[in-house]
Amino acid sequence: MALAHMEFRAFVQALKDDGDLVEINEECDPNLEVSAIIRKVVEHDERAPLFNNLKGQNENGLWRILGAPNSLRSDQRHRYGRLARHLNLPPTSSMKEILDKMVSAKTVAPIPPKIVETGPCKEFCLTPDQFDLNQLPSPTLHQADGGKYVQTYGMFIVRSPDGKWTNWSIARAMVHDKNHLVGLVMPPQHIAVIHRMWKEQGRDMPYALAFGVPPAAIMAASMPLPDGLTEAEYIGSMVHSPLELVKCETNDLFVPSTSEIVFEGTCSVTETASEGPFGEMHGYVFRGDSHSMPVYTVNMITHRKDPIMPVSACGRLTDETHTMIGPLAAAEIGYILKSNGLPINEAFSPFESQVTWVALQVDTDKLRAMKTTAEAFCRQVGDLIFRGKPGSTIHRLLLVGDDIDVYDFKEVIWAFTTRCRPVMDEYSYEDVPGFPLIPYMGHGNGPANKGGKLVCDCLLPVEYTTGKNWEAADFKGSFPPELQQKVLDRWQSYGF
Ligand SMILES: CC1=C(C(=O)O)[C@@H]2CC(C)(C)c3c(C)c(C)cc4c3N2[C@@]12C(=O)NC(=O)N=C2N4C[C@H](O)[C@H](O)[C@H](O)COP(=O)(O)O
Ligand SMILES: [K+]
Repeated sequence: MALAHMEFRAFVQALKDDGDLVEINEECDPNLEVSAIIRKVVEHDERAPLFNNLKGQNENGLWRILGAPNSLRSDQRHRYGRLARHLNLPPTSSMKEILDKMVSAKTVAPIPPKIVETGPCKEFCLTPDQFDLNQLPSPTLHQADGGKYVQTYGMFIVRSPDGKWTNWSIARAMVHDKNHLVGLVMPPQHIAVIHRMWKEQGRDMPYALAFGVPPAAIMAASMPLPDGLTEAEYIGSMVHSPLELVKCETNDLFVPSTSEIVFEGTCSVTETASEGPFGEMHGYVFRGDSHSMPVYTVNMITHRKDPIMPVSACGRLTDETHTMIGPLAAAEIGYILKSNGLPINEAFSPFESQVTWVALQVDTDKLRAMKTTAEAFCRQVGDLIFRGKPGSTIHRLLLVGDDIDVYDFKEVIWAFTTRCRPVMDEYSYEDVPGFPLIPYMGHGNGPANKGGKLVCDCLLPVEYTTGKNWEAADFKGSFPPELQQKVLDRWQSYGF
């Protein structure tokens, strides 16, 4: 069996070997019961549930469901273990190690994928007369959802009409009828950019939707990598070996050969249908919140025997939309700032901000050498990020000093609440694209798609000029190191 980061089924086995899987063999109902269990799992960082027996499963086992594929573990030493297993990293890896791995391929030559003749994803091929998406165990994830969201952790594969750019990304989609989906195709996402290219040519966009892809691939699919970059090559260089792809039956796109399930078809550039509402990444389902979105025709389903459909029952903390969307955007944002010569050490999106913030740790020695002002520096950061696509889901950038660990929210919120004077130390952006899914945007007082962003300067003025002039009033900051060591050594004998 392949390594966990290169084959989904090996990944599920790795979770089992880690004691991070609960196999549920009693029959469960994909209508809400499955999602209710997954929600309880992700709200308590419980082990991932593998549903082996679903109402509506067909005679070839199409399909089982793995819930919470990339959520958190309750054991703090392995908190990001599921993410680490996606990347062939030790389960004790920190978020920094995980995000550093995701940007590690930026400066190495891409490794193109290897095309193979066939693979496990071809074990069964179903034409539209042989399946009904409403009869198969397509899950209803929240009672107020507008449909059965069968697509929450699969990977859309679409290619520019000139064939030069193949984009892999996650975007949700729900069942429209027996062999049609309707999905969120939202600018500035690359799936919307490429969909527009086909629309301008008046041609429907071929797509593939691969479920249960190599875990390293789904991580890159969830990351705002640069326009024009083909994820397959990026992942190849990230894992130091070519991904194996196989050609679709009904179009010229290629899918990972070990995918659990593949939907193939065309996405209409003219026909739309009602999409949503959906329990989204910020934790809300707004009744009646549906929009006209493109219709996908499913011309074929291919799959492995007893295939596993990964499902992200997203909403409130903590699920894949928080462990992936925010942190992966932060990784890209940090990389952009560093490659533009700005003194940024680390970037992370705190879960507690519902991944609407990115905290940036500033190297304040380098900052002082810039002889800049707070306003100039904050504008430089804001202009670079809020006017580009990777920052599209982020509404607050917090600049903090080297003494703050951006991966620890207690540190971030201490700096924000004590060093950033409201209004005076905040630099607003009303003329940039906004993220309509955040409730204060799409259901708020101002324009849904514009503005509402801030750069929050959590650096005190001295950090720009002469450096920190305070000591933290805490164990580490206010006592000589030898006294700290003495107290630690004698802690038991004191009687604690
Ligand atoms: C915003 C999204 C979702 C929502 O909140 O409903 C929805 C929920 C699910 C499917 C669970 C979900 C999961 C589990 C993960 C991990 C990521 C997303 C989503 N879904 C949405 C969606 O429906 N539409 C969307 O535009 N982007 C989404 N992303 C984020 C994108 O994948 C990310 O921005 C990539 O960078 C995009 O790739 P590029 O274009 O940059 O190449
Ligand atoms: K992507």
